[in-house]
Amino acid sequence: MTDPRPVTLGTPLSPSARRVLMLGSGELGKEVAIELQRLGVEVIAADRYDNAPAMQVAHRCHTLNMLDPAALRDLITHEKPDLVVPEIEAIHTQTLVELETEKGLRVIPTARAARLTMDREGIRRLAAETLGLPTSPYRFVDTREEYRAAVAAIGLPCVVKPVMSSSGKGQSTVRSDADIDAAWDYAQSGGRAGQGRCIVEGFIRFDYEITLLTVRHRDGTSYCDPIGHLQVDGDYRESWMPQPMSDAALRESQRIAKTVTDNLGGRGLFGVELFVQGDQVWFSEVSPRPHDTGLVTLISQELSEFALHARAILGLPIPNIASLGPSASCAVLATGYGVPRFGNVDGALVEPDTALRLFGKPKVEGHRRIAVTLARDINVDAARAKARRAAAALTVELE
Ligand SMILES: Nc1ncnc2c1ncn2[C@@H]1O[C@H](COP(=O)(O)OP(=O)(O)OP(=O)(O)O)[C@@H](O)[C@H]1O
Ligand SMILES: NCC(=O)N[C@@H]1O[C@H](COP(=O)([O-])[O-])[C@@H](O)[C@H]1O
Ligand SMILES: [Mg+2]
Repeated sequence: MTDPRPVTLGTPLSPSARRVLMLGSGELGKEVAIELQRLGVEVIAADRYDNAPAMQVAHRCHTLNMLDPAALRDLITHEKPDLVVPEIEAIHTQTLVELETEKGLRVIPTARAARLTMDREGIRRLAAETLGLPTSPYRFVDTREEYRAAVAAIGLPCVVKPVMSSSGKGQSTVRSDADIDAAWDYAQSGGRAGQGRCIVEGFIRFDYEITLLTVRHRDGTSYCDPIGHLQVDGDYRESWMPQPMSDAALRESQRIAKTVTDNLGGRGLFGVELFVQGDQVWFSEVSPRPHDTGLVTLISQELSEFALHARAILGLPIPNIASLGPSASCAVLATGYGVPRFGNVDGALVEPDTALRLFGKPKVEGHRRIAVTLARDINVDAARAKARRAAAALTVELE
């Protein structure tokens, strides 16, 4: 992967600008945009709603339905970006595949990777059936009848998810016969692209789960320390690093991450999600972009996952990834309706080695992650406790 060509970067808003179009402008894209801004890249942010977090730190922005092929094609044709950086799954990725072939559009990491990972079926079949990686047992279903047959075949407990969803939307664990129908109804209403196909997965009784941030850059593949995390209803609540692991489990995790990211190809940072029990490791899924559990790297590393992504996609070197010590993050969620207002922000930052990010999401309608607290300490347990204290100190009102 060594690229001998020197990298030149121009000046934003001038003919020499290096222009990056972010497809998706949430909290993760906001941090990527900031890292790109620091390198003088011209940043164009797009999402389905106005004033999304990354739009607030971009040179300009566009609001559109990125699942609409004509709207997406128009945007890319109009902006002519040097790089397209998908930030969410809900994009008409077939249009990216076509523009990559027709016009040489550069998609991060590749249009194929964006297409395969937007849909649980694409990435699961690639990992389990093509690459032979260990995964939970699974079946894809389109109707209630197929779903009931899949639950009977896989057995309880099992996990049901729409093929197109993220952050646990539409996901539930079926523990007893009484849960079976409700899980199907929720999957049909909770996915990001409306009703449709679901995956039914056997439940893995893992000791812990990790995200292994894996960067494909011009000089090869590098790994961050493993990130442990806690999920509630399929959504991340806390993450910490380094997660203690046996050498064998870490080696196997890196092998799985290398196999899947080599196949997806291109350059950029990936969040490889793995379940671990003893020395045994299962592949769960992969984001071809920074991961929410990787928000912890905003305090744990010299170069955060967002800085690593920016460097990798611009063809810049990543000679080392320096850790700053045991660290943790705690997500701040809001429930209700209205515009967030944060109180006692000072109280959340009184302890040493703490930080936070208030995402600037314009409103909450139901449940939404709106901020994260960050902490570093002498060990992971102390860092987690400190990040939780910071989150508990912060008050949120919706007005
Ligand atoms: N087969 C499984 N066995 C046990 N736990 C599971 C299984 N599938 C999912 N989970 C739990 O649910 C969490 C979320 O699942 P998954 O990552 O597939 O959902 P997601 O909606 O893609 O989330 P995100 O977008 O945040 O990555 C996992 O991190 C894990 O804690
Ligand atoms: N697990 C994926 C994830 O965390 N993605 C992050 O959440 C945003 C959507 O948030 P929203 O639903 O509040 O608009 C996305 O844009 C991305 O930054
Ligand atoms: Mg996940």
